[in-house]
Amino acid sequence: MVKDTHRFQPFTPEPIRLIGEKGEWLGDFPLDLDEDKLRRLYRDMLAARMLDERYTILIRTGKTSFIAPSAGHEAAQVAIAHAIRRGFDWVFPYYRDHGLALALGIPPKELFGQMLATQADPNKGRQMPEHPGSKALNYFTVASPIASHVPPAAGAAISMKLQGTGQVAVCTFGDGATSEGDWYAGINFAAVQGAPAVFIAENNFYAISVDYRHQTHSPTIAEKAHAFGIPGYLVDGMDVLASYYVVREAVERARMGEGPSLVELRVYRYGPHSSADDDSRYRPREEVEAWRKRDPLGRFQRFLEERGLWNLEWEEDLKAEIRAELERGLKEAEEAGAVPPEWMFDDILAEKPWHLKRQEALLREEL
Ligand SMILES: Cc1ncc(C[n+]2csc(CCOP(=O)(O)OP(=O)(O)O)c2C)c(N)n1
Ligand SMILES: [Mg+2]
Repeated sequence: MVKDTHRFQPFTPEPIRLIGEKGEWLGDFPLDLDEDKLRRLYRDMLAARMLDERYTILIRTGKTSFIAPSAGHEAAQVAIAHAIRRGFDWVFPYYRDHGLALALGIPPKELFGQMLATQADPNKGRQMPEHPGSKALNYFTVASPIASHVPPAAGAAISMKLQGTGQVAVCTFGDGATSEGDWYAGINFAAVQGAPAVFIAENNFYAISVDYRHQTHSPTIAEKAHAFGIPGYLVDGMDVLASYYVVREAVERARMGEGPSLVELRVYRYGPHSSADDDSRYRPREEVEAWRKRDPLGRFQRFLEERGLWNLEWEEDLKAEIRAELERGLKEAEEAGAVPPEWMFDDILAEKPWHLKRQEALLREEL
């Protein structure tokens, strides 16, 4: 019998899929997730989509200054959150991961607090929007420079190995990140050290306006794993179960001491790169519409419906429940009040150096 940590072959020519377009199960092993877990995956994907829509309203109403839409990435992001041990393993995310952050359990109050720079943000409003972090959930604060969080993820994983903690470091990034020097340096070192890390590309085929074939000559991201001597998995990232099972397997193999893996989750972003982008200038509408037809929520909904686990009434109840949770979180974040500007000088060094003290004094004169 194939052990459940070695179910999948690396380097497949086609993406690994477990749910067909009509919602049928394509796996050659029995589905071992109970009804609650399946429903939870759907709920978290719906919540991710609704959080994304709420962020769009925040930018359109002038309440925040930057968003990076994640619609289209829900299956991949929710699957990652479910495939790890929450609050025990570490996540080194990137800016588009708010669906992952929410599914992992970062409270909406904290996420909105971060977007609005209010005192509800545990990081004291000192990062640009879409850059949350959570000490409680081992969610490393998002770093803007592309791929700069890959070496720290490798370092954390090496330390986990040396200390024998049994933890795993999971690091996510986009396709564009895989052409950065930091990306190669980080994964190479994790591989050499046999560190418990899983590197996951959310490949949406664009790095802002640069399409995939203009930023790498490699036909897939998964095969870049060959160069590091680690397995690389090509997966349909619009398929929540394929993403979940492959990532979970990679995480558990890392935990057992079998070293890192690279996972390519093929997704698509329906929206622009960010609120500062007009995607109609570099990609045809028909392409976006074609991907929307493969929507991860629609496909999983059909899967659940076939099993009697989804109906319209449940969907409406879920939406009302999620909407209320998000609105409550937003209200709490707003009521926490704006972050005092002088907080920017806190927690930098154990002892505040003279030049920061001087800048702080100058700022106080202005307030
Ligand atoms: C080192 C560096 N170069 C350039 C940028 C500007 N930049 C921000 S996001 C981005 C595109 C990244 O694309 P990808 O890795 O595919 O992730 P996606 O946004 O598509 O999810 C770029 C070039 C940056 N933040 N850091
Ligand atoms: Mg991309």
